[in-house]
Amino acid sequence: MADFVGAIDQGTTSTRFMIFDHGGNEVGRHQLEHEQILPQAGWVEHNPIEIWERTVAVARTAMGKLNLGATDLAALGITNQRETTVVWDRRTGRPYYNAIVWQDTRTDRIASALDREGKGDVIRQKAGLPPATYFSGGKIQWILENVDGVREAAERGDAIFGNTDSWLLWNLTGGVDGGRHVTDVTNASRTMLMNLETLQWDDELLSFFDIPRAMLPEIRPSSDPSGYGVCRVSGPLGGEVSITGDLGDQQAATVGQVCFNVGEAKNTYGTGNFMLLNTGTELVRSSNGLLTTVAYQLGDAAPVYALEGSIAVTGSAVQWLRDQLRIIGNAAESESLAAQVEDNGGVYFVPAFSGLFAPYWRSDARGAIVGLSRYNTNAHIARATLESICYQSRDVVEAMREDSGVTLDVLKVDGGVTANNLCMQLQADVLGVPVSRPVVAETTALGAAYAAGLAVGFWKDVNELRANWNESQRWTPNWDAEQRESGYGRWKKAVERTLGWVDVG
Ligand SMILES: Nc1ncnc2c1ncn2[C@@H]1O[C@H](COP(=O)(O)OP(=O)(O)O)[C@@H](O)[C@H]1O
Ligand SMILES: O=P(O)(O)OC[C@H](O)CO
Repeated sequence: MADFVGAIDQGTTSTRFMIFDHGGNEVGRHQLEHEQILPQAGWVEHNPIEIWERTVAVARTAMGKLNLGATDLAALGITNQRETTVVWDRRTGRPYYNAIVWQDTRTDRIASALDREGKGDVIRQKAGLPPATYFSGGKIQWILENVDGVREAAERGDAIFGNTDSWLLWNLTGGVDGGRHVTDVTNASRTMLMNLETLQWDDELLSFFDIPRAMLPEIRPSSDPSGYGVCRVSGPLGGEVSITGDLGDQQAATVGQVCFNVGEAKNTYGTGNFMLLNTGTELVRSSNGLLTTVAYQLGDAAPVYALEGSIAVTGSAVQWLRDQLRIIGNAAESESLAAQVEDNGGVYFVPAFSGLFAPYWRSDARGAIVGLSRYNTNAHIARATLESICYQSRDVVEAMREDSGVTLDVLKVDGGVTANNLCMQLQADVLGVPVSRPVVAETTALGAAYAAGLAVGFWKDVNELRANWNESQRWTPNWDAEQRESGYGRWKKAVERTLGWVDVG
């Protein structure tokens, strides 16, 4: 029996290939960034060919470093940035347009028209999502309407759609030479096109965006013994490996953090923040600005759902301090700069660069720094930036409590920002709940490996996975209730100042 499971993690800024052993320990990895293409304000694109080439390169390099071959891998899992939309020609393998990334806001008019035309509530009910630029449906519609020849090709079944999981799966399994056009339920649940109850594409939802059904991939469980196909001999692993796991990256992190019980939650701090709360096999619909999404589906078992709070800008606000304000030289310096002051000095920063996602869903919001006085310094701005990550997460936790009645006794965290001790301490202070980070911080890739390995019996069941989870660090709250609530009250006031700033028609 092979000793390892491989995982491709195709993220917003980079693509990784990671190799895990039976204990869930990382034994190898390689990672490459890809270009962020910003053609105009609010537009964010990636080159799908570059992503495919980097995927091949990271897999080959990671395997090569350990001198491993295809027979050393029991299975391959894939996880991906969600919603990001690729439309390509199945006859040539060429994309018709760059991938339109989840952060891209060019479809704001498409999204705002949905509510005006009375379609918004149908989408909320069937897909569990509020109409927003974030999801794939509007992005597909934009390509169909704006790129010459795509609509006709789509009607014929030649132009096909996928998130980056489908794009890579099609290429890995043969491309023009019989590549499989597939996705999983978690990715499909981010399109505004899948019915959460039937787990199938929904004709009424497709009609809202005028999307031909022939464009769409087959939807499969996240962990699938019959598989997504076989990574070809000529592919990046130099031999055949079954691909048996596929899930969106935040759902993968939920699996990697072993949140298998109802009421367990994780919060991932990367470019944005994504908190998912396992709500079990029953659909919980949000009245407080959260998304209802599929957390995972393991083989034939019933799907497990989650409530999700998606926050567009968290770690990327730290990048903004570095690249635009230039008050820090690297992300880690946000901690030392913020630690120069004892508190935020009255400053609150709402980084609504792409409007506000959960729980507000206001595309007319824009960023604001408020409460400034002459006393304030760069250090207060850095501290307010870290606090903004924590307060946005508190907004989501409050919404989750109201929707589900669940009060967290601990918050499991992961992602790049969790390297910032001060930020994690502030998170515990702002929430009044301990924050806990596991030893294996790469929970996204690990979750994809778990989904793939469960399907082939590399891991017996989820209990075996639970035993692999170990805490590396815990932060406990220091603020008293008065400090916590007065700070949160001012944050809410700051958020109000950002709303309605731009006209989105
Ligand atoms: N020490 C740190 N303090 C604050 N933010 C950090 C730190 N290290 C990394 N980051 C932020 O984390 C993000 C990268 O995290 P990662 O989990 O790799 O994100 P993604 O998967 O979204 O690309 C970046 O936005 C970066 O600014
Ligand atoms: O690639 P990440 O880690 O920034 O995650 C992006 C999310 O999947 C967007 O929904």
